[in-house]
Amino acid sequence: MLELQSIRLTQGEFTLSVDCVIPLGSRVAVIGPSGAGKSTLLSLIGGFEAPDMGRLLWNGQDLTKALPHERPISHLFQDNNLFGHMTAAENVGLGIRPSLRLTKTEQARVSEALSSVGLSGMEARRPAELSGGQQSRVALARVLVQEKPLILLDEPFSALGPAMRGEMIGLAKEVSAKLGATMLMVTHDIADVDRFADLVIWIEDGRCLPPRDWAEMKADPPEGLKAYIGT
Ligand SMILES: Nc1ncnc2c1ncn2[C@@H]1O[C@H](COP(=O)(O)OP(=O)(O)OP(=O)(O)O)[C@@H](O)[C@H]1O
Repeated sequence: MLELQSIRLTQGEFTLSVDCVIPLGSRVAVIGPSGAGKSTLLSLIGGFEAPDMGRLLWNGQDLTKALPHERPISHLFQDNNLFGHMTAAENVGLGIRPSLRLTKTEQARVSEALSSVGLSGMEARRPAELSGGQQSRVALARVLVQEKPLILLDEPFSALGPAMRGEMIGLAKEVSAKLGATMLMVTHDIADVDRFADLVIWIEDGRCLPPRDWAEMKADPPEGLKAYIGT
């Protein structure tokens, strides 16, 4: 499990406060108004921001001071972080070995990952030769080969149309199930939450409520959530 113990992080006028436990293997949507602190929360878990106080534990191991690359974490952002001069297969291969000197078995893992996201036959294409949805698939295939137990998604599919978003969230769920990974996804879209989440973290003005079952939260929403979803 991921434990965020009495964490405070101040940036200028803004303070993020978190005290919560995220169970292993759960899919957690992180929602809240613009500027509430959702991306800051993911940056903190990823190790790109350090808390002023508190501890971050993964299965009991203290990661508070670990560097981003030392954490058992994969990331997926809206811009997909693909390298334009590399093929789809190379972009995925980077997730296994940054030198790209892959063994035959590792090359097979790359092909298998691309095939499992529906990109068989597109291994040699560069990002500019792929649609937005296909680029998201490449990024998801890279998350798959990284085989990390914790995956952070920050509005990963927000540039896509509703049908494609639904499809990509289905694929992200498949990836989490294959890896048995815990996934946290920031989104502004309640339809995404319905499709994706077991649990939901509501953040408002930097205050992060502990994760709650989504059906329960919808039945008894915090005041700010009522206003947010317009009920
Ligand atoms: N480096 C920084 N220095 C000072 N304040 C910052 C810094 N980065 C972010 N902030 C502030 O922290 C708050 C939280 O920002 P954050 O990006 O986490 O919000 P968010 O909930 O992800 O918003 P959005 O939904 O608009 O992406 C905002 O008020 C923002 O202005």
